[in-house]
Amino acid sequence: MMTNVEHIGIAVSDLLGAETLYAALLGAAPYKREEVESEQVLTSFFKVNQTKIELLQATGPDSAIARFIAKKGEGIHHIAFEVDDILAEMDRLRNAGFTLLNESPKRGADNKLVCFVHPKSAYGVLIELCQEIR
Ligand SMILES: CC[C@@H](C(=O)O)C(=O)SCCNC(=O)CCNC(=O)[C@H](O)C(C)(C)COP(=O)(O)OP(=O)(O)OC[C@H]1O[C@@H](n2cnc3c(N)ncnc32)[C@H](O)[C@@H]1OP(=O)(O)O
Ligand SMILES: [Co+2]
Repeated sequence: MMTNVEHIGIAVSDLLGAETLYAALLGAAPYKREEVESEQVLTSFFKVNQTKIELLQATGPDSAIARFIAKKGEGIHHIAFEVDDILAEMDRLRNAGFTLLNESPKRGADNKLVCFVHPKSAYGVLIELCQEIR
């Protein structure tokens, strides 16, 4: 079951500049900065009640964020839904005809297991499922 919008991922070229702007917008500092080497990204997280804003800057040219910015420019990159059982949700979505980008969950940022759904199977929106690692 999906329980809430866990975060909105925003692709940026200049993480420090984006952090300053989002801190001014939200009236709060980021609570965490984390590099995820497997995704070639540097992230910065803000809390807005139960939902987070995840700023993402590429750390390498093969990063999905670098490719996205090269094609579409900076902006909203994905919507992440919190799930209580990621394996069950992956099965449910596969059976419903969605194209999953991961065979099995992988380690994401902020202590989460994640899996992505291809934007071509979700009206042009990249969807992330994430489950807290307990
Ligand atoms: C920090 C860890 C984690 C977390 O814990 O929160 C993250 O959020 S990591 C975020 C970065 N990682 C990912 O995005 C992994 C999943 N993404 C992918 O596997 C790929 O990016 C992709 C979605 C499969 C696309 O890759 P690829 O096919 O190599 O790139 P193209 O540039 O050729 O794109 C093909 C096609 O898809 C469109 N596209 C790409 N990204 C997005 C997007 N985010 N939203 C909407 N559409 C997207 C792209 O424009 C191309 O469309 P066409 O040009 O019409 O063919
Ligand atoms: Co994300």
